[in-house]
Amino acid sequence: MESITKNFNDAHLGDKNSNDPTAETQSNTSTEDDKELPASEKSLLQKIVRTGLITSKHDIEVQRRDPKSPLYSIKSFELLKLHPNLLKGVYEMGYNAPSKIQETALPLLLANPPQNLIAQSQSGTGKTAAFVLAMLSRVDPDLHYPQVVCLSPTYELAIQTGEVAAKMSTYCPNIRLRYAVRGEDVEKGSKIEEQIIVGTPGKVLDWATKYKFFNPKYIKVFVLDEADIMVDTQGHQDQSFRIRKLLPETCQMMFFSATYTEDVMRFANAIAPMSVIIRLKREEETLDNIRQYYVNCNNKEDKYNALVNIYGGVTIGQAMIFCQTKKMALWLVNQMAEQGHAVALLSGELTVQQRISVLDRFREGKEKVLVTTNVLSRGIDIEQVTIVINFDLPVTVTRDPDFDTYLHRIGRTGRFGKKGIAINLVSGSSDHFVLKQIEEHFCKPIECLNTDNADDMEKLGAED
Ligand SMILES: Nc1ncnc2c1ncn2[C@@H]1O[C@H](COP(=O)(O)OP(=O)(O)OP(=O)(O)O)[C@@H](O)[C@H]1O
Repeated sequence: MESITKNFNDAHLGDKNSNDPTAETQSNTSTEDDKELPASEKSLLQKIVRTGLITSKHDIEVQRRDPKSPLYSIKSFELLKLHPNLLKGVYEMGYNAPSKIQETALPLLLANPPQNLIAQSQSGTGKTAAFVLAMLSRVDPDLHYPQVVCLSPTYELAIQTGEVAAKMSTYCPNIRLRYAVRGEDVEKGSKIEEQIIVGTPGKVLDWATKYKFFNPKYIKVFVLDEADIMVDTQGHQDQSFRIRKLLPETCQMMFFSATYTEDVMRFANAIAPMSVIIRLKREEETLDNIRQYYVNCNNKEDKYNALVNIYGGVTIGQAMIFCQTKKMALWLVNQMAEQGHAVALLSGELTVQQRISVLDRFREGKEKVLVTTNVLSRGIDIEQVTIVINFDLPVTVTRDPDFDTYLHRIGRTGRFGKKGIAINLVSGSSDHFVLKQIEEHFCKPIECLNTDNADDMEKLGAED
């Protein structure tokens, strides 16, 4: 596994070391931005954002003791009966105690005989570690063929999951992982020897059926991350279902997501029979540590102005801005770039290498703002994202609110108990109607924010 992760890291290092002119622009730009705001307002915003968004270790410990918090746990990792080498890896990652989903799911997933699990837990509450620890625990490192398949909806998420698995298995050197994603190849006629495959559905299906690089009959654990989108007709249902059909009846199914609709739940139950189900109540789905606001705007230019006001305040942490279409994302990035703001754009038409490079630069803080589309709405874990902005509200093709996408998008901030802010830019009556429905659906108020008003902006930094 190490070698594969290293390959990716090496590729990234190439970017870091390159003489990239955009890196230059970025460091200059903060000065440019600083110039745009009057000094008094700038310092106020800086103070606000600084005070308001810092989450101390103490806050997280307090959340851990609150039975209503998703971080609540009564057990230690020791009590979860993990292999000592995995435990060592977990502690080295700085995890002191499990979250609620980890302490609930892991005993179920590790019990014998293996049972299927369909699990829901809020975004950023440690689902990845839960299923990765289960995957690693089930592998027999002495057998040199794939025993676990983990499917992710996007390239970025598959890589991120693989990197978590690599870190957790630092002290299990015989466990190895193979990425089945675009750009990865296996020599024709050969067989995969790694025990774990993490990939996207199309590639995994090809490797199992067309190229026969591994025998699906030996797979004993099948994980669907972001399971709802993977079994949703709009998503990857066909491929996931075809892979499922190749696996033995006894294969253990692990489905994880922050959202499930009733239809998806029924379908998941059908393909993972007799599953144990962990579900949230609707009002538990949104996180209290993410404060939600909306800004009234007249049109996209007005939205842009609101954004620039907010952008001036983001001095600590980073922002992700979601647009509904690539066209809008491109317009926005051009607009910001023209005015000297350093922003990155990640949308579906970039090559995978470009996508990973953009994401790496953002992770490293080389750009403070990332404009993107729904391609990054799920799973991406970047601790320092303190603000999510919906430049466009997430809607379906029929312009109904897309509740699940809303939840996943705002969940890019407020990771693992940290504070986060979600701001919705709304223009026109249909946007207001969508926002109202979102508010009612999750039973959580979304407050009005006037970005031209310094007092109002102070709300962003107010302590809870
Ligand atoms: N027990 C733990 N202690 C401390 N940090 C943890 C623990 N478990 C997970 N984390 C950290 O919390 C962050 C969020 O975890 P993760 O990405 O697994 O969330 P998730 O539930 O899969 O989110 P999403 O729904 O967005 O996919 C990560 O940075 C991870 O390293």
